[in-house]
Amino acid sequence: HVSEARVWEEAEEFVRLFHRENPHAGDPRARLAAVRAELAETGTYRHTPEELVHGARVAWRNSNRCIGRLYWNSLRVRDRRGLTAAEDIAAECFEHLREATNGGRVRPTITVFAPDAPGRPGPLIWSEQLVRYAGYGDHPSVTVGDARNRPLTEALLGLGWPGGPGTPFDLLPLVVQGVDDKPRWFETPADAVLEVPIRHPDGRDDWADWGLRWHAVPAISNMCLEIGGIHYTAAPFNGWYMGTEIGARNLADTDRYNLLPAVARRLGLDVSSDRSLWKDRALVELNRAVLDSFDRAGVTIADHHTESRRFLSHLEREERKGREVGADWSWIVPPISGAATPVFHRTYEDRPSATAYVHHEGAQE
Ligand code: HEM
Ligand SMILES: N=C(Nc1cccc(CNC[C@@H]2CCCN2)c1)c1cccs1
Repeated sequence: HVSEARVWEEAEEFVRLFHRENPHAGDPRARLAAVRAELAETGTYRHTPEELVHGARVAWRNSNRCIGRLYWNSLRVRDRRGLTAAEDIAAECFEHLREATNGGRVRPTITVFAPDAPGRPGPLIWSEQLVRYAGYGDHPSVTVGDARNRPLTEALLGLGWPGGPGTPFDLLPLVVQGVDDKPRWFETPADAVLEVPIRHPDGRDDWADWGLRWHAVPAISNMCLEIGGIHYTAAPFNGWYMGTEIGARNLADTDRYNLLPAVARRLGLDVSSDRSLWKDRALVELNRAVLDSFDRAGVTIADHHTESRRFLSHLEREERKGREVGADWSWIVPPISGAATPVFHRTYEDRPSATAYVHHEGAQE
C-alpha cells in the first residue's frame, strides 16, 4: 500500500527523468502540475503512452539481476491498460507469446495490463511464467515433470483442471485473477508455444529417444512493474533465454529435472566419485546440447560468454551517458564457468530504483 505523498514523490522523479531523457517532450512543469492535480483529485494518475513505453524500458535498465540489459531501449511495449477481465488478459498473453516468438527470432516484449488503483487492486497472473511445465507427484523426491511447478500444478488441479497426459513436459494452463474476480485457468493454445527438442550436438548416442525439450520463450508473468509510483500488477515480459538457464539450472538442478546423473551415464562417465568431475563434464555437454538444439531450430538463444560481453558493453555505454548501472553479482555471474566470463572479475553496486520490476510482496522468491 503506497501513501499519496509517496506516489507524488515517485511521480515527480519519474516525470523529470522522462523529460530529461526525451528532450522533445519539452518543459516538465506543465505535466508535473497536471499529474499533481490528477493525484489530488483521484488518488492516482495515468501515464501517457510515451511515458509508459519509456517507464517499462527504464525499469528493465534498472533490473540489477539482469545480464541482458544492453538492448533495454528497444523493448516492445504492448499497451493493454484497458483490460481487467481474466479472459481478455489470458487472450492477450497468448497473443504476446505469438508476437514475441516471431517464428524463432525472439523479440523482447512486454504487455501492460490495468494498474492498481485506489479501492481497485490490479489483476494478477498467478503463473510465474506464461509457459510452464507441470510437476506431478506428492513426494518431494518423486516428481514427474518440473518440481518447481508442483505448487502451481496442485493449485490448478484444485481449480478443476483435469491434468495433462502425465509426460515430464505437460504444458500448464495460465492462471489469471482478473480485477475483483476469482483465479481462473486457460489452456495455452498450441500455436502460441514454440518448443525446441534437445538432442546431443554430436548426435553420438542419440538423445532423441530421451524426449528432452524446452520452450523457446521465457516470459515472466508474476512480477509487478512499478513506474513513478504506479503499480502495474500484471505486466508479463519476455526476452530470449541464455543457454545456462536451461542447461545449468532448469534441466540440472536436483529440485528441477535433475538430469546430470543420466547425462553422465549416457556419456559413459565415472559417477562413483566427485573427483572425476563427472558433474562438470555433464554440465558442459548438456549446455552444448541446449545451444546447438536452439541454433538448429532457428530460435534465438544467448551463450553466457556473449551475454557477459554484451553486459560489459552496456556498462561502458551507460558510463559514457553519465548513468550508474546497479547489478547483483550473484545473479549476473553465470551458473557455470563463472571466472571464465568477464562479469566475474569485478564488483557492482546493487542499488534499488523506484521504477523497476519487483516481486509482489509475500511472493515465494
Ligand atoms: C533480451 C534478452 C534477455 C536476457 C538474455 C536476459 C537474461 C537474464 C537472466 C539470465 C536473468 C537471471 C534469471 C535467473 O537466473 O533465473 C535475468 C533476470 C532478470 N531480467 Fe533479464 N534478460 C533479458 C531480457 C529482459 C527483459 C526484456 C526484461 C524486462 C523488460 C528483463 C528483466 C529481468 C528481471 C526483472 C530479472 C530479475 C528477475 C528476478 O528478480 O527474479 N530481462 N535476465
Ligand atoms: N531470460 C530470461 N530469464 C529469466 C529472467 C528473469 C527471471 C527468470 C526466472 N528466475 C527464477 C529461476 C528459478 C530459480 C532461479 N531462477 C528467468 C528472461 C525472462 C523474461 C525476460 S528475459
